Amino acid sequence: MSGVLLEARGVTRVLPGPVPVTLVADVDLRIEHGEFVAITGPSGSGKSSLLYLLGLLDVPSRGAIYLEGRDTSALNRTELAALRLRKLGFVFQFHFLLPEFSALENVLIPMRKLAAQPERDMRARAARLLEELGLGAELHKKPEQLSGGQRQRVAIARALANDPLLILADEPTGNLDSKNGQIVFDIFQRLVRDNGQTVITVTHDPQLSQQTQRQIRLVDGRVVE
Ligand SMILES: Nc1ncnc2c1ncn2[C@@H]1O[C@H](COP(=O)(O)OP(=O)(O)OP(=O)(O)O)[C@@H](O)[C@H]1O
Repeated sequence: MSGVLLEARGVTRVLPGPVPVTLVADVDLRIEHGEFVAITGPSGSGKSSLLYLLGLLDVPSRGAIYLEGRDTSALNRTELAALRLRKLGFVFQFHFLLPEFSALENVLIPMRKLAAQPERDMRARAARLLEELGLGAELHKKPEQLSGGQRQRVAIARALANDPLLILADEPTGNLDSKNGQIVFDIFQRLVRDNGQTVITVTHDPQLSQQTQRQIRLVDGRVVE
């Protein structure tokens, strides 16, 4: 598939208050289907804020985000949540796995929320996703029994649970050593190349960002290149 998947038009996010704080200012950008894009920039430049806006986790103060050509500013919170569940997958710096559940059960959570297929099929898909990420022997282990790199791969499998069009990652390698960080980026490369999925990742690691197809650089909440 080609064409524009996600578009930001004049997106600005201001935190209101006695002294308003501008997190993101006048951002225009287009992400095509099948792109692997890095958002880079110095600490505090608004990378995470922009990712949250693009991922429909936050709402612009001005401007709009279009997903598959549809203006998302018309949607209410419930509609946005439903859209995220079906179309988007998130990976954060911290894995946010539920500690009392196994790897398999963690991956099942978003599938059960969507409830689009029978339980047996969901379990088979969850197991396959984990196996594809090299976690075939870890299906029934709890997060505390896994290494940091394994936990992050479970978090990626969970992000892929509902076969999202777009994966948004916020410093996904921030808690990993360079070897495991590279493994995460290799997985993203594979999702783009083999599945035609689209990945947007925040990273401040130039070694990793240069492996993407395009870098969007932010300074003070503005795109500078
Ligand atoms: N809720 C908030 N209240 C006040 N300031 C905030 C809030 N959220 C973010 N900021 C500020 O807005 C700016 C942008 O934050 P953001 O986390 O998006 O930057 P970043 O580029 O992701 O930074 P880092 O690389 O350090 O994670 C920073 O200066 C941050 O301190």
